[in-house]
Amino acid sequence: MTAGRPPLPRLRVQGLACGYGRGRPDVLTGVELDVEAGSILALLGPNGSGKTTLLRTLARLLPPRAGSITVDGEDAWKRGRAWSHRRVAIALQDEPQGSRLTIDEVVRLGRAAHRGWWLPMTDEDGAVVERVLERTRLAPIRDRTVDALSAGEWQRVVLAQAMAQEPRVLLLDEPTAHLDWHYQFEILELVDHLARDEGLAVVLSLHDLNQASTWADRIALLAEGALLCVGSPEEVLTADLLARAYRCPVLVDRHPLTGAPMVLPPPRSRRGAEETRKP
Ligand SMILES: Nc1ncnc2c1ncn2[C@@H]1O[C@H](COP(=O)(O)OP(=O)(O)OP(=O)(O)O)[C@@H](O)[C@H]1O
Repeated sequence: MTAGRPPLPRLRVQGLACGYGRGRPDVLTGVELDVEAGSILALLGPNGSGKTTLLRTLARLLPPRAGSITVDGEDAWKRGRAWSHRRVAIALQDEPQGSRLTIDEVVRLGRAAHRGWWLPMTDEDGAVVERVLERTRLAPIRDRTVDALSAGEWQRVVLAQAMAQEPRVLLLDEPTAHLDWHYQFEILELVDHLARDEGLAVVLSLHDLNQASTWADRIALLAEGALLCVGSPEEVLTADLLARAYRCPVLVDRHPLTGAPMVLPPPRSRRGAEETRKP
């Protein structure tokens, strides 16, 4: 009988260890995470704490050293790569590195997850690509080659390609890096819509603690080779936990309209202020 049993989370990570190369220490161990359909989990942590490594492992780009990753209850590493690509999409920070492909072509590559590399695009594939280009505001510049884009434009292209995969789990590595204030808001609003209205489970790494507070349902704080804490923004964004993870003092206040935690830098030290004033 399954009656009364809670539904499986869309993404479940149990006892995961990840890292690079034989003989090298694990980057992360003992990672336990559940991400529900329709929700956003933010990964926070200092430089080098393993956010990208975890995202790569979840996307099946890096084999786990221990533990399991399941999508809707099925082990992503026991199923084939194609099975995984139809369910899990990742938008990484990697540069286009001189590619002469156009934006349109790069976004179309996202459809290969569904039809294979060798089959022509169907009308349905074309319709998905059109929709994604419109939603990421890339349609007017779709014929530009990706080697001549600003960092912010490229950021939107990698998100568009991941959206074209029509995944159930969307993994985003620092999706707001390089974006101006307007596009940061626009991208996070779009990601929010993909989670709330289309039921995707979203995992995204961020450096902006206040963006995590505003947009994430849950936050996983990484430090010292493990998850320091996983919970709601209120549970994770505390002065003690943040000071321990980032090894510097922070102030935590409340957003005047929403009451969500807002993280502020502490006042400049007197010595620092005096040095700044020196001629
Ligand atoms: N390809 C690689 N080969 C070997 N080690 C790597 C590789 N990529 C990252 N690392 C190491 O793994 C650790 C975690 O790096 P990772 O990029 O996952 O951290 P991060 O939290 O995403 O950092 P940042 O905030 O700076 O982007 C670091 O010590 C890094 O040097």
